[in-house]
Amino acid sequence: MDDIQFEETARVGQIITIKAKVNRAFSTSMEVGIKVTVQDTLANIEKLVSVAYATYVAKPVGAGKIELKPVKLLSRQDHLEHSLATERRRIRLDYEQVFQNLMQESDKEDGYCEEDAVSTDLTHVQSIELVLPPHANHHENAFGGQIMAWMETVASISASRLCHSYPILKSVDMFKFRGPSIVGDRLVFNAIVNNTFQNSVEVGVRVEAYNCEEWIKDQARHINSAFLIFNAVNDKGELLAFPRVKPTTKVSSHSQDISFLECLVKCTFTPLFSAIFLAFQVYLSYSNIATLTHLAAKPGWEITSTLDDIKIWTHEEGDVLSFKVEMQVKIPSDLAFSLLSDFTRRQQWDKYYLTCEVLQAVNEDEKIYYVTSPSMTGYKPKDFVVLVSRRQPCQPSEPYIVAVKSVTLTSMPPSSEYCRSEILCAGFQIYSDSSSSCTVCYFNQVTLDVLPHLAANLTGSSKSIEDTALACIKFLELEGKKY
Ligand SMILES: CCCC(=O)SCCNC(=O)CCNC(=O)[C@H](O)C(C)(C)COP(=O)(O)OP(=O)(O)OC[C@H]1O[C@@H](n2cnc3c(N)ncnc32)[C@H](O)[C@@H]1OP(=O)(O)O
Repeated sequence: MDDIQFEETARVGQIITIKAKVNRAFSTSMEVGIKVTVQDTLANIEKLVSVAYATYVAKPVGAGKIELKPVKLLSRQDHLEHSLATERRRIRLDYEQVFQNLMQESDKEDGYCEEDAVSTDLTHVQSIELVLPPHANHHENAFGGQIMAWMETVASISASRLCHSYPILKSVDMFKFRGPSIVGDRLVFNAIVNNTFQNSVEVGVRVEAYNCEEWIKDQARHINSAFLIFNAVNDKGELLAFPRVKPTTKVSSHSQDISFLECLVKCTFTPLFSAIFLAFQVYLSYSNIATLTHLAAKPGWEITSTLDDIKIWTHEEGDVLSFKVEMQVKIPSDLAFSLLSDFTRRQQWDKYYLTCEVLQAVNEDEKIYYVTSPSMTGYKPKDFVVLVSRRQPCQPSEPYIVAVKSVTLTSMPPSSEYCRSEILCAGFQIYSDSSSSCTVCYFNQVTLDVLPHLAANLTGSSKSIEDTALACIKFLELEGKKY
């Protein structure tokens, strides 16, 4: 399961609607999108409870794997979810690495704790459940939802030891079904508070399974773990504050193996900036790619100008104007991708890029650049700090993507020399047309402050967009001749 946020409480007497759809089949795994809404029939209001994504793996009875067929995409929304599913899968797989790093790091250091903080010792709760036939599916595997429900119960008892009230589940993070459990297994649930924040508490839960033989030998199978975040409210519905806590080191468990619980405890106490930074980066690059994909898929693009090899489209929504420049280029798509995603070469064709240098190469596909640009208004020149995320397609029908958005770096604050500007969403989608030609679509989304300048371009009084597009095609085709 991806992290689940609960936006609304569903109460007795209300009607719940659950919509689920396979967004994308990969090889043996598939992403299922789930949307839960709640309807109050008396007030005739429908509210969103949660949007969640689950990954299912197709497993035959017995050994082996099942190769899945691709899903058929019928609507615009299907196409959008299909392309974003790849990006979300990237995050999931990266998450695994982040979590492992977190666990290793938490072994190294003991965290800082306040003197008057409450010991987490008193929040340790253990419960044991026996998996019976009603808890399992037709393969005798315990239902994932049943395990989640048991985890929530034990975690909420753990949280209630601190808030002396009924905690409300706000989110479930880093939830993974690591291995199966079957009818007859004993499941041992260990929960403990990891840390408290202003109005929330994080509880770590670990689940271990034992069959009869494993129980006698005390050989646990670690099947699940997750972090559950709770709020608590008073009679008036106001959020309650939680006391500060200090980590415990004396946790007993059936299996004697307390290392994971200790890790859970230390995780939120240790300053693991590298792991947290990594998770943040992953989300930042997801939002970069997702924003461009959403922009490209919007309905209502209107064509404003057509040349032989260049078409310009615009899209207006409130204060935001977006434009798309479609260019036919006679070089292979992979080469166009490689040339356009290297922003240090952009000055070679874009006169609005005076200088461009790499500030940070996060990895091969994520780079942060510092860009300077001439003044448009006769005032100061402009500068930008941008994250450029690039992706290769998974299938030939999908585009190469280069997404650009502004980010803030403390090492590169605004200066008096330049006017710091922001790129909301920009970038390229590059489609292969043949082995020697491609269509390059450039997108840019701008707000009111740059609108007058662009409007002038778009009404045709200036040809600067076409000129830049022509320069881009010329640059790509000249470079293409060198290969
Ligand atoms: C109808 C009721 C359904 C239920 O409630 S079932 C009960 C709850 N679930 C369970 O008990 C499942 C417990 N887990 C397992 O048995 C195994 O972990 C499971 C799911 C079979 C996977 O086995 P593994 O050997 O780990 O498989 P694998 O490493 O080869 O990966 C298989 C595919 O999964 C993908 N995967 C692995 N970790 C992932 C992650 N964190 N997020 C998203 N996808 C992930 C992996 O990339 C692979 O996908 P693909 O084959 O490339 O499509």
